[in-house]
Amino acid sequence: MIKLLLTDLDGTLTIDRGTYKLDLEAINSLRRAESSGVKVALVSGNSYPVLRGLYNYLGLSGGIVAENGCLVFYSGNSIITCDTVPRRLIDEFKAIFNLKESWQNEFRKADFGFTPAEINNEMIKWASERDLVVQSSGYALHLSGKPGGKGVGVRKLLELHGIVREEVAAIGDSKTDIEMFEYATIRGAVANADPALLKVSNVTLKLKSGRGVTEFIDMILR
Ligand SMILES: O=C(O)COP(=O)(O)O
Ligand SMILES: [Mg+2]
Repeated sequence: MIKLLLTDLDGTLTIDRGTYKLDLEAINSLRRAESSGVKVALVSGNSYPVLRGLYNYLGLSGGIVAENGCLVFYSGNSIITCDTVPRRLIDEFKAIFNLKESWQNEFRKADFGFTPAEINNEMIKWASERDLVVQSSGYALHLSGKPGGKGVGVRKLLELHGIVREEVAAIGDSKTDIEMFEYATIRGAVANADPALLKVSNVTLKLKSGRGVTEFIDMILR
């Protein structure tokens, strides 16, 4: 029986990929899941303050995995799950690859965002030579300390809940959600998701982004 729904934010709870506008029907569906006893957790590359505000006002109770897996919040406690990145390496990464820092970086502890979001082998090589991890969600580049990635945060969140992957469902839209899917038994990629995520989903959704969330929750609550 599903006790926890893990949902990504950008491109999943929004009306489409590439817009910040939330799909209000999807928000209602999250509320329906919570009132049916399925706790909802936000799992996103966004910073903790952004996600905590949304979490509180949406009335969710399943916890938060912020900073692309590097910060976990659940029942009053927050845990950093990745090594941090020294400011001099953040500046070096930005300068060498001619990137713009996310405005959220001042609120981040271990994972830092940059645009444009395109990732290349030079970046991956540069990061690994410095014991760092770089990933792209398609919306932003994420530079973090080891281990990095949504998987480490989701694993910690399930531990805090005391549940196993058979009790977990997950929905997302990007490559960075692949690691989240490893900890869920029902895995829905929204119809407009990155092909790499569609490949590892086990539920085919017909609808895109937020409409796909409603389709997924209707299925889980049936
Ligand atoms: O912050 C990002 O890179 C995208 O955020 P997401 O993980 O909610 O899609
Ligand atoms: Mg996303």
